[in-house]
Amino acid sequence: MKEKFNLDSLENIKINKDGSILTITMDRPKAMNALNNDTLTELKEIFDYAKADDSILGIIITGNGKAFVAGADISQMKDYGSEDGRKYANFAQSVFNDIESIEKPVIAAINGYALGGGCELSMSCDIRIASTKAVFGQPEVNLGVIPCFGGTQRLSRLIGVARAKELIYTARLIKAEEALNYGLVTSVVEEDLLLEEANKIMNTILEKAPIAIKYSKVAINTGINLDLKNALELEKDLAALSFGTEDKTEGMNAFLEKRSANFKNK
Ligand SMILES: C/C=C/C(=O)SCCNC(=O)CCNC(=O)[C@H](O)C(C)(C)COP(=O)(O)OP(=O)(O)OC[C@H]1O[C@@H](n2cnc3c(N)ncnc32)[C@H](O)[C@@H]1OP(=O)(O)O
Repeated sequence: MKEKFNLDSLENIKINKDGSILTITMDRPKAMNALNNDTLTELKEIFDYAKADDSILGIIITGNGKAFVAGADISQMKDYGSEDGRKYANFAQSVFNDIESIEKPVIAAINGYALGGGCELSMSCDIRIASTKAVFGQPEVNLGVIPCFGGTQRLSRLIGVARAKELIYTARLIKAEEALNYGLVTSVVEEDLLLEEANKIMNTILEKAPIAIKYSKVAINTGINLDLKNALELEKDLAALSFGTEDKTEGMNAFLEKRSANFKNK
């Protein structure tokens, strides 16, 4: 497994920073961008970097070639026993938890196959948009294992238990339009417009008050795992914090003065 990370020596992922948006391209096309340990390590280190760099305000993840990510790396897992499987799941879950909890918006721009760990990677992002070529599924039972990079939990929460069970038990793959119908993705666009659309959505988000976006993310992601009473308490606490920001004063003054707000992230 990779011990060290250097932005200049990524082997399986490409990154590109354009203004305040970091685009991460999964780039291991000979293996359909499958997530071996090295690729997961690179992804973890990129998110550590994105978390620490205040100039990065939004992140887009996409894939090179026919796949977004075709899942965990089957050739690497084939010799794994129970404890190795647990370790692999633990590592992947921790990377995906980091992606889910980063206090910046993350958009998955799904260009092609998003299977197994690839579908799970997309589900750790805030927003999923798909190209017409995208294909989704959790086919792990074909291989004698269960979705374990968060799939049994995040898929059920996103599309409901009934549909999640049908997809996971049958290993059925669905195309972009069905994923849209299920609410797994929020829009479907032609392949050549995918990144443009992802950037357009991200730029719209980045025009808003950044602290309000951050607290909205925390409220939604944390609240969904709480009972309603405690989730509403959390919402109140985060609302109180947002009312205390300079950007709240600016946003409301701008509305009343009929001008655009100039948010300062304060
Ligand atoms: C805990 C477990 C979690 C999981 O995520 S389990 C994995 C879940 N995912 C899958 O089961 C999908 C596996 N892949 C496929 O079914 C197919 O691929 C596709 C439908 C995505 C594409 O099919 P096609 O266009 O015919 O391409 P190709 O020849 O199958 O793949 C090209 C090369 O990519 C390798 N590859 C594809 N997916 C994986 C993978 N998940 N892990 C390791 N390698 C993979 C293949 O073996 C092959 O390689 P070569 O050219 O050397 O024969």
